[in-house]
Amino acid sequence: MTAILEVTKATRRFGGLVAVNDVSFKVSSTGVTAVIGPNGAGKTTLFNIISGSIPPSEGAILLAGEDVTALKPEAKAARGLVRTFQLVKLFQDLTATENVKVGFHLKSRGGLLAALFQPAWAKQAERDAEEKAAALLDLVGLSKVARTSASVLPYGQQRLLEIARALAAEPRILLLDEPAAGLNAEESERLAKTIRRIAADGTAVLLIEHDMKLVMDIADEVVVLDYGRKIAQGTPEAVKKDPAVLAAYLG
Ligand SMILES: Nc1ncnc2c1ncn2[C@@H]1O[C@H](COP(=O)(O)OP(=O)(O)OP(=O)(O)O)[C@@H](O)[C@H]1O
Repeated sequence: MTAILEVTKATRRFGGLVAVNDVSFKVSSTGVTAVIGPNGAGKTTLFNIISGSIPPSEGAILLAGEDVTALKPEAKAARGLVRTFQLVKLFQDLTATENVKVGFHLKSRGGLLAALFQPAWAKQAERDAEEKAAALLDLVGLSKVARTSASVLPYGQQRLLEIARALAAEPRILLLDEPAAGLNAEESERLAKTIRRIAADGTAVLLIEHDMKLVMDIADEVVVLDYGRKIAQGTPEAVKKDPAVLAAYLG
């Protein structure tokens, strides 16, 4: 397996509490990997360490073999590790399309000056961005609301829009923080299809999720945390039968 991401002996302490305790695992550059675990198991802390919002007390994060442990989220995003948040962070006054285009503009050449003076190449870039945004909105099932302001979209659609915007930055690995939280059954179904499609298109996906059904449906590999430690890793089928996992969820 080629690993896009490697977590090596990651530990994070908060005072006397060890929220993440000596956790190591690799994330394949293809497919969907899920991190699960009971409340307080350390999933969010682990995600924050991986994305760079907080540093680990010990251990390392390797992205495509490069040590990125000390990098801030923006620097990690520039190297291809992009995350979404449990609380949506969209530009509420912009339309769905404009929100996705913000994702491209973070990467595109010229920035604000080009946008103001519109040289020929900037106009072409704008047309390309419009087309790519349309394709990404189609992928997450939001074509119909492309011109709608983010603020009036129902919560589930805002979450899907956030994924489209994250994809606009062309990540090598996409981190999704509880993507199904707050979604209705139909939106969850759409989300599952979207995540499978993203992975099939060649972007590795790493997610934390409470919704077991979703995890079992879409994950190729599952990492299980309990009290900060990794207690199991494997296919959904293997993990479901693992005595340590059953004990953690029942106990
Ligand atoms: N900033 C912090 N300061 C102190 N303790 C913290 C901090 N962040 C998390 N913790 C503690 O670390 C442990 C792991 O929390 P974390 O949020 O990572 O777990 P989780 O698996 O994401 O839980 P949940 O499923 O409830 O979101 C918990 O005991 C939590 O109270």
